[in-house]
Amino acid sequence: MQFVSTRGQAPILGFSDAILAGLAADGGLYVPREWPQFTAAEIAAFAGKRYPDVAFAIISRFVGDDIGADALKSIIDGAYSPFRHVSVAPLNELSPNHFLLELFHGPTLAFKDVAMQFLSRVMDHILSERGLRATIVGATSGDTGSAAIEAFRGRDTTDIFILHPQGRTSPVQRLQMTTVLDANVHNIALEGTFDDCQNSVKAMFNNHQFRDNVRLSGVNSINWGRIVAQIVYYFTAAVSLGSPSRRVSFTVPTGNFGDIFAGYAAKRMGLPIDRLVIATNANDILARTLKNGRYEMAGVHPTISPSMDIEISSNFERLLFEASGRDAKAVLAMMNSLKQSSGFALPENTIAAIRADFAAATSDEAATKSVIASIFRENGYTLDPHTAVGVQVAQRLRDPMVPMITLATAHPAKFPAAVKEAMGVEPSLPLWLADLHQRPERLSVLANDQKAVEDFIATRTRV
Ligand SMILES: Cc1ncc(COP(=O)(O)O)c(C=O)c1O
Ligand SMILES: N[C@@H](CCOP(=O)(O)O)C(=O)O
Repeated sequence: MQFVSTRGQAPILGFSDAILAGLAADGGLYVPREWPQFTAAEIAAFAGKRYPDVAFAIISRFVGDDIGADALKSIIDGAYSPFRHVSVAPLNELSPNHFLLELFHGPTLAFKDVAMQFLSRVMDHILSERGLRATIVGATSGDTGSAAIEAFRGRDTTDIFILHPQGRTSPVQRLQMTTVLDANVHNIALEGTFDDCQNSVKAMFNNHQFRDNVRLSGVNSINWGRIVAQIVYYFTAAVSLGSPSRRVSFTVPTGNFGDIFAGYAAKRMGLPIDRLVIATNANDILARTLKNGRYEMAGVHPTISPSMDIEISSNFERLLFEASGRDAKAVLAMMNSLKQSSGFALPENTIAAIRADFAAATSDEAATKSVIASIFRENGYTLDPHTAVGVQVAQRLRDPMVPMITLATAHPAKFPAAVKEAMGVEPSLPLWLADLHQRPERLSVLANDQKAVEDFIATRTRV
């Protein structure tokens, strides 16, 4: 399997090189040259299989000959062994024909673990085979960082540097990152927003001298290795509700568009998905784009779902590439316009293609709190604020005749203050994290200054 850049000017790479590259050399994102196809019979055969076995069947189609079958199987088995639910990603019925796909049973209590536990092992395998070390960077609004740090801690092949926006994560999210004291882990609290952190990471990749000197690699969802692992749970969830004989829809609380893009990929691979619903918080740039056909930045506001306080939605570029008929020139023009004038208009055929697969709506702060309270009252179930955005939107947009699966992206205990304010009861952390607030922290506060960040990394990496 080969991978091409959404901007059309970077080398075409195999799976392992695309994973190590993270961002393409032309600033674009790697996507598979063609979508592997699964027949109805192959999809039906996933029923009753163990999660790691379905993951192997799907992921191996993208890996091709780059990694041997036995090694890949053991990477995948290792990735899902730390999950504390036997199904890895179980479904829970919230109301008739509306299901929650619980993705928070991994070590850091968010859906990021599903991909990050795979990515760290696959990178470690590729680097060890090549006798190399790499410097991993990541930008986080809270969950990617903790999942990445947990997955990469203590590994000999990598040093990891995670940038989070100072004071804009929940305290639990921050502590999950800053209390990991392994020598290869570095936390940077940047004086800025998540978008500043993400811009800084992308600028490091675009500084080719720095990128090559420190052998830079990324763990945000710009890395195809994240998306490929997230495709799997769309298949397992749909199959357990009767796919491929039955069409299902998904609602996905969305920020950087990685999670819902994985759903789109599943559809392109043959999974009969009726609708993919983008649920945004008050930072509603994606919902506005679907409505107006213009991607228009308007400033980020802090919300009770901080992991979705994002305006530069990285993976939307992958969708633009697909929806424009893989027109890399058009994508480049849109991305240049975003950089220069904070917005761009989508060509008619592109927005029409997007509207054929996706719907979108926003849940504001009051509506999100109200759905946390009502689901607790009526179902005795505690939603985290990101999942609540999804549930609120799904309740409004769903077709009662089509099963709707809302992605439950985080455990409520990651956001105790917001949940308590909404429903009056504070969710508790699981036992293995119960002493989190007593653990010592280590982090470095840096100004939003690209040179300072790059110097910090260059003087600490062991590459
Ligand atoms: C808990 C949670 N829900 C939803 C999202 C949004 O996911 P994505 O950025 O893939 O759209 C994030 C962050 O990415 C998150 O941490
Ligand atoms: N919400 C994310 C933001 C980064 O998203 P990613 O999926 O591109 O890594 C976070 O929790 O950090």
